[in-house]
Order: sequence, then structure tokens, then C-alpha cells
Amino acid sequence: MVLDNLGSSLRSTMDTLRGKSRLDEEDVQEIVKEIQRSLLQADVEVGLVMDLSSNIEERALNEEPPGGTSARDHILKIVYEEMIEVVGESTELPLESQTIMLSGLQGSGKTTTAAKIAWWFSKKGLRPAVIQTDTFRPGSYQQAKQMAENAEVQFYGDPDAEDPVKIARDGLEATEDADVHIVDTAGRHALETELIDEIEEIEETVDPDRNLLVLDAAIGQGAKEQAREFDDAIGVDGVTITKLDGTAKGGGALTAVNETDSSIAFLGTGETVQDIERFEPDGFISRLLGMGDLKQLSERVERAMQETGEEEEDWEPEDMLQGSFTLKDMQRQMDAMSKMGPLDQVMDMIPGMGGGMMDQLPDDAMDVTQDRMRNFEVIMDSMTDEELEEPRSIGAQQVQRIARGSGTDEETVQELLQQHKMMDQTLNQFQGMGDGDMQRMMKKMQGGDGGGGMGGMGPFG
Ligand SMILES: Nc1nc2c(ncn2[C@@H]2O[C@H](COP(=O)(O)OP(=O)(O)OP(=O)(O)O)[C@@H](O)[C@H]2O)c(=O)[nH]1
Repeated sequence: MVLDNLGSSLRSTMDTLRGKSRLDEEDVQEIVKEIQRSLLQADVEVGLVMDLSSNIEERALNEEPPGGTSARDHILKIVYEEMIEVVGESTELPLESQTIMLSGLQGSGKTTTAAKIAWWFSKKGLRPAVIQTDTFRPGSYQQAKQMAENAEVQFYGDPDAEDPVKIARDGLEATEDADVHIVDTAGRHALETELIDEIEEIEETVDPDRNLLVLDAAIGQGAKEQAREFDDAIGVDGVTITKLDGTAKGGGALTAVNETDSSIAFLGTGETVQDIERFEPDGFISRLLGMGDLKQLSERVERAMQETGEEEEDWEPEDMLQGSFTLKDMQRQMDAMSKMGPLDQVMDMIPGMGGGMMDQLPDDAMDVTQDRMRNFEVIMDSMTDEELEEPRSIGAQQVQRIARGSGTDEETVQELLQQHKMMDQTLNQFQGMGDGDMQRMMKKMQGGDGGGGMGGMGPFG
């Protein structure tokens, strides 16, 4: 995704610094050149690149690395801090009643993002409603309604109305019992005056707490002008970058954030309502720089485990290694993993799996895996408690019923049972092993054959 090349090219330059305790001017210039090249390729605006690189250069040459720190770690830290400075903190989004208005050009992903944000808030325990005011694009009403249904949130729209301002007003009234209102607006091909006038009017009526600008990651240099126009008209509080799952570069969006002096709120990473994540500068930059960080991963694992554990307090992860491994355990594990974020990003944080390793996977390998996980989740939701506890007892008739109930097919149900069986067997091998054996096995999986790399986490890779 965004700026992917930076990690690998920077890492190889950094590797030439190994063993050095001080950097000379040439080393620093080499690194700065590498960063500039990557950022410019990723469509980050020239002025921004120059500012960033001169800050890095100045600090790298003037700051003394603290005792015991290698020159390489020192400059990595500087690059990291300066990049965090550019992307800034994530847009503040308190978990309370509020109105959020989305704006952006046609096709940037507003309608999809509205449903995604609603879904995100609903998972945090709030009651969101999506209000669709787009009277410009035929089909936007149906699309928004369908997406809101997928997100299982309230929806208001009026396919026959012509005045978006009236729809917005009526929508806020009709969804009074919701606590987070997300108002989607129409896009146009370019920044026509008409669009800006309309947005200003809706903004006045809606009086949102937050204006989020939705930007396609592929936007490039055009981001600067767009961001400025929207900012002048309604004031941009935060940016949502969409389509980061594609081949897009994303640098333009960073430029937009800088131009509007705002911040990034969310990242969109796919077409379904769950494909959204809250922007976290630390993780974002770590991944960008290809710094696989097991500590961060383990914190996430722990947090996800805690959240899952809150639902069923008597469950301990160790149980999996002791007793039998049921479908319920598998469900918990998948739940924990989905709370950690998109799989490819989790993979990136595992040493040995980050950067280059991911490049070797086919482009859609991760999508398939995530789709598969989602299918598995709905299938398990259609199972009875007994079936979850005793998957081996599931016969052909039950498979038929479960497939019907979950809206999938028998083949996928069988696939899930097969996957469970594999996991069960793998875990059986872990049982009875000493700690040393376990470590050796984990090591083999991390540095080994790629396909088994996720074995320590779960076999969804
Ligand atoms: N791959 C991917 N596709 C996305 C993402 N967000 C939106 N899309 C797709 O982008 C296309 C446009 O998204 P919409 O949500 O319709 O965009 P919009 O800004 O509401 O469009 P208008 O109503 O015409 O202004 C759709 O096909 C979406 O499925 C994303 O994060 N990843």
C-alpha cells in the first residue's frame, strides 16, 4: 500500500550503516536522497518532501546519538519522529453523540465510507444513522441503503426528493434516536461552484461537529487544490483516505492533510463495511518504514485477547493448548485477529513476515483470506452451541442446514470444518512439547517456508 517502496529501499540503505557508530555527511545525504525519492514517487508534494528531508538532515548531523545507540538506530528514530510530525495525530473522535459530514469528489468513496464509519461506531456501542443526501448520482440512494443494511445501522434517504438540504434536515429529524449522525453528500467530477455552494448549504443546516474530507488514495497532486477548496468552503477537520488496499500511492492524501492543517481520521482498505481502520500514526509509520515490531504486535494481541476475554471471562488462551480445540476456540481466535486489524498489516508486524515477504504473496492472497475468515464467521454464527463444541459430530444434514442458515454453500462449511481439523492437529503437535521444542518450531515457522509463517498466530495465512 501507500509508500510501500520506502520500507525496502530505506532498509537496504540502512543496512550499509551497520556497525557504524557515527554518520558522516555522505551517509546522511544518501539516506535523505532515498527518502526523497520514495516520497516523490508516492506523490507527496515537493515542498513537503523538501521540508521533511532538511529536518532529517539537520537533526542527523547535529544530534549526538545517545550512548549505546548505533548510528543506524539513531537515524531511524529521527526519520520516524519527523514522519510522525508530518502525518500528525489521528483526528479526535470522541465516542459520544455527534454529527459527521462527509464531502469529497465523485467516486472518492463517500457513500462506502459513510457506512463504514457507521459500522465502526456501532462496534463501539453507539447507535449511528447514515443520512444520504446525494440527489445527483442515480443509484446512490440504493447503494447507500444497501451499505447501511450491511452495516446494520439506521438509514435515511429520499429517492424522490430533489433538494439535498431538505433531505439532510428531514433525515436528522427522522433519525433523532440515533446518537451519531453521518451525513453523506453528493460528489461531482471536479470542484464545480455548484458543488461547493450545495455543500456549504448542507453544512449550514446540518451544523456538523466534524467535517471529514474523503480522498481516494490515488489522488496525487490534485489533492492539494481539492483540500484547499473544501477547507475554504466548510473547514476540513479530518481526512479519510480510501482504497489503500489498491495499488494507489497515497502521498497526495498526506499533502491534503498538510494543506488543511488537519489530520487523518480513518483509512479505507476495501469495499465492504468492515474494511475500515482508525488511523494510528505510530503503527502507520512503523509499517511504512518496514520496522516489524513484535512488541507492538504482542500489545495488539493482548488487547484483542482482553476484549475477547471480557465476553467470556473463564476462557484462557492456554486452554487451547491443554484441552481439545473446539470451533468455539477457533471463533475466539478469529475474533481476536479481526480486532487486531487487517491481516496483511498484522503480518507486516511479525518479524520475518514484514516488507519483502508480503511482496512475494499474490496481490489478492490477503483478500481471499479475509473473505474466507468472514465467511467462516457467519457460518459459525449459524451453528448451535453443541456443534461449536463438538464439530466432529456435524453430519451431512447439519452441513446443509448451516450452509442455508449462513447464506453460504456446503463446500464452504466443509472447508471450515477442514480448517478446524487442521488447526486441531497442529495444536495437538504443540501439546506435549517442551519449551525448547516450541521455540525451535516457532523459529522455523518465522524464518521458514512462508506458508507456515502464521502458524504461531493461527493458520489463517
Ligand atoms: N478497493 C476499495 N474500493 C473502495 C473503497 N472505498 C470505496 N471503494 C469503491 O469505490 C467506488 C466508489 O465509492 P462510492 O462510495 O460510491 O463513492 P462516492 O464518493 O460516494 O461516489 P459519488 O456518490 O459518485 O460521489 C465503489 O465501487 C466502492 O466500492 C476502499 O477503501 N477500497
